[in-house]
Amino acid sequence: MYPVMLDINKKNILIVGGGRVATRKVQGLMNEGANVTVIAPEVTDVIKQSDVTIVQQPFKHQDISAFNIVFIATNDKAVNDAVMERIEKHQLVNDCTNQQRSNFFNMASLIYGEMRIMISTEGSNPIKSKNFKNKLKEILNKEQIK
Ligand SMILES: C[C@@]1(CC(=O)O)c2cc3[nH]c(cc4nc(cc5[nH]c(cc(n2)[C@H]1CCC(=O)O)[C@@](C)(CC(=O)O)[C@@H]5CCC(=O)O)C(CC(=O)O)=C4CCC(=O)O)c(CCC(=O)O)c3CC(=O)O
Ligand SMILES: NC(=O)C1=CN([C@@H]2O[C@H](COP(=O)(O)OP(=O)(O)OC[C@H]3O[C@@H](n4cnc5c(N)ncnc54)[C@H](O)[C@@H]3O)[C@@H](O)[C@H]2O)C=CC1
Repeated sequence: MYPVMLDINKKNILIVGGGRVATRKVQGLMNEGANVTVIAPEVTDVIKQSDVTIVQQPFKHQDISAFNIVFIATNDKAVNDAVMERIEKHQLVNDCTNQQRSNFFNMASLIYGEMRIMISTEGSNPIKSKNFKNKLKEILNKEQIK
């Protein structure tokens, strides 16, 4: 795994699924200038109120080649498989239900002054990343490292 920061301004991003995980992804993508599309028969209120294009229907083998980044986040394995089948080699894909077939992961991240600190377990233990981030926040707030 190769760590980078991505400029997603004007990038086309697809999220298939509209539940809890999709909501977290939408929240993480907001205010970065990306064109975000959500395809799902049901989406949460937070997604409805977000600046995203909602295609309120089940995923149906659409052409998704125009998307730079695809998040697969439904609770139906057959649907997740169908989306994965359509992924082309040049696309970045995160299957929230299957690390093995994701070619990138999100990281826990915190801003400290001019620094952004990113924490990853390379997909193996997201809860550990989140807890580590929260501990680090406490330490940094106490220590005031410049
Ligand atoms: C592989 C990865 C794929 C990916 O990139 O999505 C992934 C996978 C999984 N997450 C699971 C659970 C939860 N993840 C969170 C939250 C976050 N998860 C994130 C990243 C990643 N999660 C990637 C690897 C990161 C790494 O390498 O460390 C963060 C950092 C960033 C983000 O998601 O944007 C964000 C932290 C936000 C913060 O910093 O605060 C919460 C919510 C919470 O705790 O509040 C829950 C529990 C509640 C819930 O169910 O939602 C489970 C089920 C585990 C189980 O049931 O045991 C799996 C699947 C599995 O492990 O198999
Ligand atoms: N990567 C991560 O951070 C995590 C991943 N997961 C896994 O992610 C999956 C989704 O979890 P949640 O968001 O909590 O589920 P959820 O039940 O909140 O949402 C599922 C969403 O999938 C949509 N969906 C169902 N069929 C669809 C179709 N044919 N086309 C498009 N969308 C469809 C539903 O409308 C709903 O919006 C689960 O399999 C879960 O095990 C769970 C927790 C964390």
